[in-house]
Amino acid sequence: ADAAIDGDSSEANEIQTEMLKDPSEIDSATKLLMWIQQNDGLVDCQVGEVNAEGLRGVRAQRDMQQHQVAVKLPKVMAITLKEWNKTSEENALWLLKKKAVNKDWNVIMGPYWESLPKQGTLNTKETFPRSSLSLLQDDSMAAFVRVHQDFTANVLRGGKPHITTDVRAELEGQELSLEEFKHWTALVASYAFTFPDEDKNDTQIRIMLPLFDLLNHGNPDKANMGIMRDEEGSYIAYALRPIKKGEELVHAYNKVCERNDQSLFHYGFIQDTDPPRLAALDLPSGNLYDAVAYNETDYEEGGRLATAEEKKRLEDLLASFPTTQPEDEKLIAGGGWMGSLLGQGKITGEVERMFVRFRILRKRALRYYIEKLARQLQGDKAEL
Ligand SMILES: C[S@@+](CC[C@H](N)C(=O)[O-])C[C@H]1O[C@@H](n2cnc3c(N)ncnc32)[C@H](O)[C@@H]1O
Repeated sequence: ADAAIDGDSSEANEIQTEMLKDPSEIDSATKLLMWIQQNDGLVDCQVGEVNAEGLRGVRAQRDMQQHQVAVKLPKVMAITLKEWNKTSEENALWLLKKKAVNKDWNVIMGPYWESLPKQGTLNTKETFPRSSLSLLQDDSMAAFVRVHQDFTANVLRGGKPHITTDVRAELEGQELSLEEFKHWTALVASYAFTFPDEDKNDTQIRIMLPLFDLLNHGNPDKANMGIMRDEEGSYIAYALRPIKKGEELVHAYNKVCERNDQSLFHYGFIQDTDPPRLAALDLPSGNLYDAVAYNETDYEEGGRLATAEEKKRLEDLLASFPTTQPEDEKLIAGGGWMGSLLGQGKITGEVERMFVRFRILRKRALRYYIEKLARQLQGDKAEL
C-alpha cells in the first residue's frame, strides 16, 4: 500500500490546479465540471437538484442519442482503492492515509473532495442514529446496523477481527475521530464503483470516480446511463438509449438497490416503485444480504411462490408488525401523539421519516403480493 501511495505523486503533476479567477463565486459542482474539462475530460451534463426533496443528481443538458457520451474522465482522475472484498473501513483508511501522505495530490484533488457530501450528511448503515433503529420495525435489520457500527468503531480502536492493517500504525499519529472515520467509511461504501482490476485477472477493485459518483441509482428499467472503461483506461458514462434534455441521468448501481431494505441499509434511500417490490427480508430466505435468491416471476402464475402457503406466510408477516400502514401514514403526516402512544417518539429527523416511509413501502409491497396471490388462487378455484 505504501508503494502505491508514494508512487503516484506523478499523477498529481499531471492534474491541473488552475481554477477560475474567483473560485469563491462558483459552486462546488461547477468547479468539479470545470476541473474535469481542464484535465482533458469531457462533461456534457449538469449537476443540480433533481427532485422536490432537494436530492442532488445529474441531468442531460441536451437531447442525447444512444451511446452518446455524457462524461469522460481521464484515468489520472480516478482513485483506485483496494480489492472489492476488502472492508470499506480498510478502503477508507487507505484513502485517508493517501490524502495525508501525498499532500500535493490531496490539494490537487480539492475540487473532488469539495463535491462530496460533508461529514454528518450521509445517511447509511454506518451513520444511522442507533436511537432511531426501532422505527425500522425490524430487529434483524437493526442488529445488522449495530454490528456494522461496532465493527467500524472496533477497527478504529485497533481491534481488527478481519482486517490486516494496524490502524494506529497506518495513521502515523494522525488524530482521527470516530465520526470522521464513519464518514469516510460510509463514503467509500456508497460512492465507490467496482471494476475488474486491469493488472490482476479475476480481481475486482473499488474505484472512486469524480462526477460519476453524483449519478443516482435507477432500477434497470429506468437506468439510462452505462459506465465503462475504454482502452486508454478513461472512464465513460454513455447513454443506454435516447435521452431528452433535462432528464435525470441514472445508472443501475447494483442488485442490492432494487429492494428497499437493501438500498436503505447500504445507500440510505428507498424507492416507491410501481409495482412495489418485496423487501429481501420478506422473501422466503429472509436474508438482508441476499438480492438474487428470488425474483418477481416466482410470484407469477405457475411460479414457485404462487402458492397458498406463500400467501399465508406473507399475511402472517404483515400481521406481525406492531403498527398498520394507515397508522404509519398518520405518524408521518405529523401526528406526534401517535408516536408517543406507540412508544416511538416523534418523527422529526430526515432519517426517522425515511425509516417510517420504509415500513410503509414494505407493508404496501406485502399487501400487493398477498392480493396478487389471492387473485391467482381464486382463478385456480374457478377453473376447477
Ligand atoms: C453515489 S451517490 C449519488 C449522488 C448523491 N445524490 C449526491 O448528491 O452526492 C449515492 C447516494 O445518492 C442517493 N441516491 C442515489 N440514488 C438514489 C435514488 N434513486 N433515490 C434517492 N436517493 C438516491 C443516496 O443518498 C445514495 O447514498
